[in-house]
Amino acid sequence: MGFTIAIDGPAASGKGTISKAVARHYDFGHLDTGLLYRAVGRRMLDGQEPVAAAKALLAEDLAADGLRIPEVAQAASKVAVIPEVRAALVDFQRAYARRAGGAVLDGRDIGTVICPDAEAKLFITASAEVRARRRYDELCANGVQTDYQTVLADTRERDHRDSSRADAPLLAAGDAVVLDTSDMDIGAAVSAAIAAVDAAYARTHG
Ligand SMILES: Nc1ncnc2c1ncn2[C@@H]1O[C@H](COP(=O)(O)OP(=O)(O)OP(=O)(O)O)[C@@H](O)[C@H]1O
Ligand SMILES: Nc1ccn([C@@H]2O[C@H](COP(=O)(O)O)[C@@H](O)[C@H]2O)c(=O)n1
Repeated sequence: MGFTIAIDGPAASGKGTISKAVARHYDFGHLDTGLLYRAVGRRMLDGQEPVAAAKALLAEDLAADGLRIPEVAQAASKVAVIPEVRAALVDFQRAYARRAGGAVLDGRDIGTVICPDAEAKLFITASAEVRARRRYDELCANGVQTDYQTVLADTRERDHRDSSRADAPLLAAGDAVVLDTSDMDIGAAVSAAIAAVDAAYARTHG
């Protein structure tokens, strides 16, 4: 039987970093569901209609180059507001969650909408300033020309759009463990996440 770990949180909270480490720890598969929306956002920037792009999305599109740039992140959060885009992406995510051997999915609505019955749920957060600083450092390390205030404004804009949309807004599930990593380094955040999953496993498997 599979075991599903749902990890949600706002932009640059560290949920992707934590999800990869947690999946490695348990030898589970990992799906970064933000890539689905980024791939659709990329296609919208290239002139395609977002609902048609979402319906035509293939697994290999998630490996496309250029999905991590700020323009695509903003486009992703714009297409993510459209209910028909979200609906077109549900089956792929749920099928992945049910894969044999266990799965970690990270996103915005995994614990609330995609996998409400996930055995373990985490909500990773940090202050907008800390998240923007981490993302700014990451972009600089990758050679992207930007400044901290622009990254902070982008982070807040995406937070607002993701939290205020009517369909599947960014929200901690009522039964999620909330981890505020503002004052944690990556090692401490990953350890806290694994401890929370171990506790959930002990609860569900006696
Ligand atoms: N606890 C932490 N301390 C310091 N840096 C961190 C921490 N967690 C993550 N980071 C760094 O912050 C940046 C953003 O992390 P990550 O990509 O995991 O966030 P995310 O929530 O998946 O972002 P997005 O939603 O935009 O995809 C990365 O450069 C990562 O190395
Ligand atoms: N389950 C999800 C995952 C992502 N989104 C939207 O996509 C944008 C990009 O996601 P990242 O995790 O790569 O930052 C994000 O801002 C959301 O608008 C979503 O709606 N649901």
